[in-house]
Amino acid sequence: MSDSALKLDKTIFEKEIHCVSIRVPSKCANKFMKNFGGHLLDMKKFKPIVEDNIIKNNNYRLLILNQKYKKLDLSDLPKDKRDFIFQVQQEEQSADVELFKCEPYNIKVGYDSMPAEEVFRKILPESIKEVPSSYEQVGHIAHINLKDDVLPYKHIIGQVIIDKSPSVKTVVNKVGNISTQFREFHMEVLAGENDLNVDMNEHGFRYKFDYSKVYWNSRLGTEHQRLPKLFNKDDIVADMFAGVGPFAIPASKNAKCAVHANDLNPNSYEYLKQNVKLNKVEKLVTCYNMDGREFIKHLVEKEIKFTQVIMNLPASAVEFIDVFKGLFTAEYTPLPVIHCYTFIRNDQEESSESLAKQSVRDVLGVNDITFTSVYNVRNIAPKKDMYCVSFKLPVNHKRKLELTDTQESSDSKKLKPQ
Ligand SMILES: C[S@@+](CC[C@H](N)C(=O)[O-])C[C@H]1O[C@@H](n2cnc3c(N)ncnc32)[C@H](O)[C@@H]1O
Repeated sequence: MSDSALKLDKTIFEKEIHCVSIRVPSKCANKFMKNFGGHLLDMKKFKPIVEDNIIKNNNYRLLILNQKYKKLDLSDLPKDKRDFIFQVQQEEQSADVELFKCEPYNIKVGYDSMPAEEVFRKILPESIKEVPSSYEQVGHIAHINLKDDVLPYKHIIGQVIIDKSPSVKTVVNKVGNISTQFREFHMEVLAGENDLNVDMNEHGFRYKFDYSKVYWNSRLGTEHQRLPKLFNKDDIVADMFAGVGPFAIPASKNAKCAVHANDLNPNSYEYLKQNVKLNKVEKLVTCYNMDGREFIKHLVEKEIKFTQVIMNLPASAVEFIDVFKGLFTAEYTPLPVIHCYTFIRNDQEESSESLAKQSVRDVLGVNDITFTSVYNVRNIAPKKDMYCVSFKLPVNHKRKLELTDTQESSDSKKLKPQ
């Protein structure tokens, strides 16, 4: 049956859970709560100690035992817990016959009190072993990657996610692989509002963008915070693949340093400029819409110095390191620290860290590189991790001084690429 023909019948989730309750004096409720850990009702949205609605008396509370206990004579409850009830009963010395009475307590559960995963298990055929269990949230959008076998149920899955998460207004599914030049997703709206304009907050910074037109990955939130913390106000940062600004904006705002932020995607560039304004860092961040290599050459040609370079295009950033070969003149000190993100697929004996370093050496064609850190950012897939390799360019990559005229005077020395 196709998904659009399927309707979510919420009545199929209704059921009654039969529990056992004990009437205890209100003043002893905390004592029981402390002593009965693990033996009280354990269900989301339901409390184990409630007001007594059977005999409406504020001096009573109903203690609801864990749903695994079913016997009204408490014979399935561990002996030490039964002894504890008896002990409190003795201490209270109450003549009230209602107190310490056990009674059935039935809890009605349904769609609203069930977690999404449980709902999926109930509505998806048993042949589907892996039900959807997680999604990435970007502003009001939940982004899910559905496997082929659940695709016939994609709209219902979307609807359940919206019902279960108040902050989600739209659910999208990734269509195809992320292999576009600008790393944006092709997506299909499964449920909710057909609105992909995000207005969100990450670590106190505000970002606006159209999720279908630019790259954004909420799983990089920690990294967007970690890297800018390495910079200080004397730094000048060149962000080669800046996206909509999640490194550039925190760097300028926190370290108060100047940032040159670039992205080739015209949409990213537009949103980058908007976000720079939105976060009030126009004075520190300059935006560019160029190819990453051209951007670096442009900064050098315009004698715009930079001390830190961010290269977050993990699938191919390492290849872009070639732009630094022979680019700098002898006067360019200190040479910048490069932070290059890369994916390392590791099914070899060699460590991922050394594979990451080697990939940088291979592109630069030299061995004497000073690596300041090789940081494991996150796991992407089995045997595949994302790393941030930070290194200083070796001195022999400085351009050689060349005399442009016959004068030997140091004043007349001009710098030319090798
Ligand atoms: C993985 S995203 C990272 C964006 C941002 N730094 C972040 O963390 O969200 C890579 C970015 O590089 C941009 N890009 C792709 N190829 C590029 C190139 N040749 N030159 C400059 N930017 C490029 C894409 O448009 C995309 O925004």
